[in-house]
Amino acid sequence: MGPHPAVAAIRLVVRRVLHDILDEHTRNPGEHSRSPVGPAGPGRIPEAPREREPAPLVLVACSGGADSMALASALAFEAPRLGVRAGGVTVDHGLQAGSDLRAAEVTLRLRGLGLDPVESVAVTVGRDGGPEAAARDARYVALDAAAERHGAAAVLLGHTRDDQAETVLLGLARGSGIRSLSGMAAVSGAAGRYRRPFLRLDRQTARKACMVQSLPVWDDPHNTDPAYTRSRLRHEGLPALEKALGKGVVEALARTAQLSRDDADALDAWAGRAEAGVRDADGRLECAGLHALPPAVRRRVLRRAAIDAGAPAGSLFARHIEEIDRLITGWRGQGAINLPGRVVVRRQGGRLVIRQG
Ligand SMILES: Nc1ncnc2c1ncn2[C@@H]1O[C@H](COP(=O)(O)OP(=O)(O)OP(=O)(O)O)[C@@H](O)[C@H]1O
Repeated sequence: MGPHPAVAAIRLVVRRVLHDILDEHTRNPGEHSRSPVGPAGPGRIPEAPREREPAPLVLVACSGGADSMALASALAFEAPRLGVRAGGVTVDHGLQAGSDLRAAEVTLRLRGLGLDPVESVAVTVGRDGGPEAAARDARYVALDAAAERHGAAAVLLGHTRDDQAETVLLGLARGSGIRSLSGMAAVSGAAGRYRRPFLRLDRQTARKACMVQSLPVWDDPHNTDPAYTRSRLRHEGLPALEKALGKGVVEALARTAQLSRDDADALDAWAGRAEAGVRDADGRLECAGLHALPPAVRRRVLRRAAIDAGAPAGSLFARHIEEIDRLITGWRGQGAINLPGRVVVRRQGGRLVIRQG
């Protein structure tokens, strides 16, 4: 008898991602399989010949919740069959009493699945951008460092189709364009480090896979705490939408993410080409050329130029770009515009001067 359909489904998507990672590893053997970070210098051992390349290591980022436990179990099952090493990392955000004990328990469970290396990393969560964003930032810094330390080819994350739908709705509510509607990418991070094999899988399948394999899971109290936006969306917003619009709404939102991502990528590429055409010899942007561009392309050119000048991407909002845009489309001799990161934009002689100052 084969595995339960939920278990078969999670293994299949993980197998596919591992195949991708292996393919990339074979094509660029040095890139992902460097040895764990150690002392560099003259005594450094030269790169091993291709046939002695160690098997790539794939880590799972595991909170102990159902999604990432299901992911860990599928990784532990599939990796040895494909000649991949599999390990796990859990991050202790230190936000609840006893979080260190929970992290220790997660590491035991991961080891119990046969993963090695397994590590628990404690982080200090700052305050920037609200508690959810601060915890996420700290987590990714820790995961990046763990991946470097272990020389991992990839880190798997357990985001599901339901998480994707929530992300799209959050982007829609911010009103900031199709890039934020495109949700989370299946592959992201430096050199495509982060992989999200469950993005097309529903949360129920992950839960079911844990249940039938008798995997104990930890339910993060934050996930049900109405103080958190995502939790309200998960428990009130999406069910209300499903009631009003029908059961397919989660799938439709996830599809919106994929379509938006393709559109946003195409517009970004267009903006890259357009930018070269509107820069003068001194690198300033010509207003007439900008005016002739479609607004979606022009706004992207302006955003890139502001970021290139030193404005932090995370603090640059649609209203900032609209204000710069008015120097082009609504020019009445207005003064300079101040952007985050002490970047100043002014129009001079039919050109935009964007600089830090
Ligand atoms: N404390 C943590 N340590 C390691 N990885 C984490 C941690 N928290 C989240 N992750 C990773 O990020 C993914 C998304 O987490 P998030 O909390 O947004 O969603 P979730 O649906 O609650 O996931 P899960 O059921 O796995 O906790 C997780 O599946 C996991 O891969």
